[in-house]
Amino acid sequence: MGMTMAEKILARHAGKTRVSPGEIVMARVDCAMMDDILGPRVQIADELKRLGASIWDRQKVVVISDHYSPAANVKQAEILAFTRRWVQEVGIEHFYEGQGPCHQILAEKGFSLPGTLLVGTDSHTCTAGAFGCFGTGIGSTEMLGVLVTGQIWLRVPESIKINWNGNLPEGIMAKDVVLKTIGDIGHAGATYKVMEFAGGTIRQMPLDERMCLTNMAVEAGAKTGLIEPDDKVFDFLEAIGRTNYEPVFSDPEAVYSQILHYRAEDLNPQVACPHEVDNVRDVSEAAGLRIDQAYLGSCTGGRFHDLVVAARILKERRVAPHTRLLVSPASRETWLKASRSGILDILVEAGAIILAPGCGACLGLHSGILSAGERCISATNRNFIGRMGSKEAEVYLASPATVAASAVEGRIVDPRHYL
Ligand SMILES: CC(C)[C@H](C(=O)O)[C@@H](O)C(=O)O
Ligand code: SF4
Repeated sequence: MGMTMAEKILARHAGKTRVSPGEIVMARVDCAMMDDILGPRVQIADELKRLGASIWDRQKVVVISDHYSPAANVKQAEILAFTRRWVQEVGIEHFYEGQGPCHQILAEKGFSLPGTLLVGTDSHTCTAGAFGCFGTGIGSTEMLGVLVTGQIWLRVPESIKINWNGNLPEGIMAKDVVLKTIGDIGHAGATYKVMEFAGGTIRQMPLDERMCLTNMAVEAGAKTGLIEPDDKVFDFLEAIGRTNYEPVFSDPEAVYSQILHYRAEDLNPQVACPHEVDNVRDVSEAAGLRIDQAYLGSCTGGRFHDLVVAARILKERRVAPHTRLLVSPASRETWLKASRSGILDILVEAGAIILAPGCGACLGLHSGILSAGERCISATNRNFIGRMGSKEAEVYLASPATVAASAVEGRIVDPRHYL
């Protein structure tokens, strides 16, 4: 009987020839990422000291300050300062601050490698699956165990195969694909499973778009999201000098707990309405709702491709007078690319407010905070009550195309009218 790519990665890291769903394994970790919010400052530093324990392999540890950076208050500043001191003290070389959300940095710096096991103190570590890397979010206590032993126990998850075939119509993006899928299976539909995205539609997507799919796997409860790597992945990694990996692919006869089939041509723009990610409708059902703020940013919807699509819609147009459009490039690299290509100028000329790369507005930490009664359409991945500020505000999740078009109109609209 064949194995899925998730099973193959876990078998390899458990030193076994094969594993089966439900089996508990001790797996060797290739990369351990800590962010500022759940990393060293959450007892990890103190416990390592109390245990007199050292880190198993400092080259395999990455620390990324992104949730609190740049600091918006003294408490955040103290956490950033603590994290900076800690990485210095213990000699962690792979440290990034102020460069953007951790999952984008892990991808850009080549830590999300095909066939490897990456764990991170953030639930969206599954983003790495776009590169064929088994990435999963873990808690601070589990991270302490990984830092000391270099291993983690995992129960081998079942896999759901999600086939998308056909050409995405103009104005329809990966965010619409993943919202449709989550709307169908529900926010717990993939609990402790793997969402393996496959099919021609996925193959046609650039890496920026594939990362949106795997990033949101956790919003359906998934342990991780995975896409088989191909030349787009291999070429990207070669270009950044990363060749030391061994990709894995699912066997044709691998066993899935569920297999879903979708046709791209049938897909309309999707919107996740308050206050659940699986409260998904065709944009036509939310069209006309006034919006006060539109947000392009985060590890879900702030990448270069997202900004390019938004700029195509905003070129020679203006954001509606009563609406604020905030744009946070997903990384310093994204910012530079968008700046050098003129994309950023188009967005600014349309009326966009450009924010620093980081988690910022995505979870209402220090920018773009909503007041009571306000409505935001956002390219991010969560719309829970209070997610972006007031508990009386509403967040609608949509693709960068829908966000940009809605910013022009000042109300939720179908982006296809603008392309
Ligand atoms: C704050 C952090 C623990 C959280 C996560 O792990 O996902 C955050 O990044 C989020 O997007 O809600
Ligand atoms: S989802 Fe938002 S808060 Fe969480 S890591 Fe991504 S950008 Fe940061």
